[in-house]
Amino acid sequence: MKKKIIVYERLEKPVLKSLQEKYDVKFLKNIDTQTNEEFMNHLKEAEGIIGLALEVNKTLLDNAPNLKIVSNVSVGYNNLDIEELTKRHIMATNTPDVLTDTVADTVFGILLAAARRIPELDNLVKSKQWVEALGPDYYGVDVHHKTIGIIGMGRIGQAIAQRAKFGFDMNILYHSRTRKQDAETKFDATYCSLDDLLSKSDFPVLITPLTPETRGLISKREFQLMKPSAIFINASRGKTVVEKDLIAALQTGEIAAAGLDVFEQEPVSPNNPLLEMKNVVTLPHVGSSTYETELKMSELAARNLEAGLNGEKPPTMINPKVWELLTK
Ligand SMILES: NC(=O)C1=CN([C@@H]2O[C@H](COP(=O)(O)OP(=O)(O)OC[C@H]3O[C@@H](n4cnc5c(N)ncnc54)[C@H](OP(=O)(O)O)[C@@H]3O)[C@@H](O)[C@H]2O)C=CC1
Ligand SMILES: O=CC(=O)O
Repeated sequence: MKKKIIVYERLEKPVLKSLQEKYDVKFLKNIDTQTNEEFMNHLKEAEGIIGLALEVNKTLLDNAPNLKIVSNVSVGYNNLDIEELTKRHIMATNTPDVLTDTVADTVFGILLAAARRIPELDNLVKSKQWVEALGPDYYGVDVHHKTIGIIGMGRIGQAIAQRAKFGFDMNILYHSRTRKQDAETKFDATYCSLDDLLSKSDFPVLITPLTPETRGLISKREFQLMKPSAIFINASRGKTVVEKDLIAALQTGEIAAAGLDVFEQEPVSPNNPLLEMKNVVTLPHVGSSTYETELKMSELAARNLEAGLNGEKPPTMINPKVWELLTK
């Protein structure tokens, strides 16, 4: 009998097809996982779950007695209760590295778009309001030679630093839990306290994971530390920022602009004041969303899933302790 798996929200078609040939697959999308009966029924028998942003908590796990592995199609895993999974000897995996360069490209995309007011000016041209040469009211600010402050100098943070240094000859400040000597040498980057970084950066860029320590990391006090000319970029998770404080900072001119790929609530509420602001560039959480990269993420997630189901060590485990416990 084929093993039962749940595919949740997203998996690229060729990868889904290949899993469907080998497993009994239930593909579910846009459902309420608390109440959906089909989901609950499959959960009882599923040995694996693969997908995007499924909230895997104690309640879900209580209803999944046969589960061996949860394979996230993302590098961030704030949707998983890792402690609870580990306690139950269930493997958890994510998709690091394959998306790093694509996300760094996106960060530079929104940073440039906000600095040079690209969406606002695009809208002006397309709405046929370009009737004379534009003056200072429409000027942007330079990116090259300015100071970028990278909060979270991990894989993606370092790919951002690479672009900042070698593409735009920027001055690089960074903040992480630990110092990164390699990055300091390679990118001429300077380690700073968070407060120092915020007060000195033209472009503070947030790219940490969402954890209990980083939840609400940037709030009123942190916006007050930023320069009035600062353009704040967030591509981490919406909840690393207190969004009402970001809105207030933009409304009062405490900071100049923002570029956001992530929001406290996703999809973003139509009433969110950020959507009305010309100086805010928004994207619908698409940091890694290119054809090439989404395919690589799906393939890696499937390799993880299949390894786990076949009693092999998945290539990118979040909780390798489970593997030690299973093979002891
Ligand atoms: N918008 C999008 O579409 C995407 C968003 N992301 C987000 O980006 C995050 C980072 O991914 P990736 O670079 O691969 O992850 P890494 O684990 O490689 O890097 C994370 C970095 O954040 C730092 N960090 C963690 N906690 C803190 C803290 N409390 N204070 C300061 N720094 C901290 C880490 O520091 P240290 O090294 O010292 O531990 C590390 O440098 C993901 O977790 C996800 O949330 C990722 C992909 C796409
Ligand atoms: O947000 C996306 C991820 O991979 O994490």
